[in-house]
Amino acid sequence: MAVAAPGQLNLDESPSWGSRSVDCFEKLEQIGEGTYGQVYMAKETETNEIVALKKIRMDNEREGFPITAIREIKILKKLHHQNVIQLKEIVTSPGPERDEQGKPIEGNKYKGSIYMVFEYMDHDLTGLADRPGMRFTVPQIKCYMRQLLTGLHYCHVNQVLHRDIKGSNLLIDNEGNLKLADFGLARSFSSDHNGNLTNRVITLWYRPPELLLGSTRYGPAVDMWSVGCIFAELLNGKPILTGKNEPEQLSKIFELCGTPDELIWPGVTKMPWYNNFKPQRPMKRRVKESFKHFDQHALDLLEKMLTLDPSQRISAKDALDAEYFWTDPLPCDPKSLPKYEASHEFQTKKKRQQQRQAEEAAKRQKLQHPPPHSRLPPIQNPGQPHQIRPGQPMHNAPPVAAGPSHHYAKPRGPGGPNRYPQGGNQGGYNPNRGGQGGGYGSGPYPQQGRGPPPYPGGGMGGAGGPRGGGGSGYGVGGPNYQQGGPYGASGPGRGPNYNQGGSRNQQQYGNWQ
Ligand SMILES: Nc1ncnc2c1ncn2[C@@H]1O[C@H](COP(=O)(O)OP(=O)(O)OP(=O)(O)O)[C@@H](O)[C@H]1O
Repeated sequence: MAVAAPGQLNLDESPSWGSRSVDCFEKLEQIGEGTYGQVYMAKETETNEIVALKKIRMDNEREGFPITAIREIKILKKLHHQNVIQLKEIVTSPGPERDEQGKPIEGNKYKGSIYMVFEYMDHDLTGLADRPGMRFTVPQIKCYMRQLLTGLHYCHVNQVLHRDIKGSNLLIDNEGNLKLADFGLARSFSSDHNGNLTNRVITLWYRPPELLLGSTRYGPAVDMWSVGCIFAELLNGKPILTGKNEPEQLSKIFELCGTPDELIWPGVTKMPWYNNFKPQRPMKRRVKESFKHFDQHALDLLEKMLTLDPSQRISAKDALDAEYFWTDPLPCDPKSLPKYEASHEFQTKKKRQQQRQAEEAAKRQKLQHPPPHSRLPPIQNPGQPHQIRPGQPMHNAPPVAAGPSHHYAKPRGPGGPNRYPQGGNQGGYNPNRGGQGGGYGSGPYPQQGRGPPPYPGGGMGGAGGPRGGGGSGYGVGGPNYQQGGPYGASGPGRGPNYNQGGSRNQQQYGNWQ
């Protein structure tokens, strides 16, 4: 489909939008619950295609069709990219079925509503990361980050700010593709940034300092701060800036990134809310110190993303050029990533809640029927030949219900276990730098000036690919690196080209602008 010029609607879409009924789909299960409506997995009855239906919540809308939905539809209609969720169509339901007296029938499958039909994605990043025992490998993190930045760069050159980058809005399918979703807060912007935009956007933990200081003139840098938070979260295993409210969020940012002054952020003292939130004492930047376990290239990139002054913060385009993506261990090919059972934040939260309820019920039961005093001899049940003592092996024990035998992590949260590699180089780091052999120039990614980011050669992924649990099994072959693989020849490689005019990205994205 043709891509509309920046700021324009794509008029090339199907004329039938909104003309089909939601009855063309069979609702399978709820997979999401957002501020603006529920999301269902559904099957198109005619084609059996699995899709996601996002119901547009109308109940609180005194003023008609919600503006967030209008924005989301308008923006998604003009964005067409492999790292941006595809809005396939809009469907409607005529309204509740009525009984003979004209009263709406309870439990009607779809009450009168409007649904957005999206391509279905198996996971969101938060849901995936929350899977018990989940550990992302370094090539996997690089692969997701690279796709996130590619999708975001596409949005930015098309003059769209996402304004709600967070894990649950990054959808991943079982082909390893990552796509930006939830454009409910997105906006078109003009490159002169003169707009008077709201600063009440972006989920608090991912919100940049300029918005917290009241800026209403901002640009793509706001999304890049959120990307920095996600990046650090992926490497760190848990969110890094977890304020409970806006002042606390800002003070957490200052504790990590230092207090801003006119020297490092010209104009900061003139920001609308600077005086309200002025730091009491100067603090030093501690990004390097706090994340010293990250590898050097990861840390360099993170520093550039978590730059306080938005005008100095790295862009998506330049981030894609960072050494991080071009040094071992290289980003893996999305297709080499393991396939996981579907996991969306909504479902993992629900499972955890059910687990908590079961634990509480068990606790209550224990209180009501306390076990006999430990000193008393155990009561022998009829038919139970021996009492099993701690440490004694349990023969004939029932199999442990559901789940693999490996270690299960506790639910996520501050203080919880890390779901991600501890050190940047952990797991499969291959010190052999090769001839940039891998890559997938013929794949869905646009070509870059110094060739696409190379992937480890044929040894990458495959049967022993990166599965959670320490990251062994990837970054395999020294020899494969050197051989170049199917893509090696197409890329000019780095070396001398790197600093010459015309960065990779100019070539890569030039045709979108
Ligand atoms: N195309 C899709 N495929 C699979 N799951 C999806 C899809 N779109 C959304 N979801 C799931 O539904 C959740 C909520 O979707 P979305 O963020 O679009 O709704 P929202 O109402 O805008 O939510 P929020 O309150 O987070 O802004 C997502 O986190 C994701 O788990």
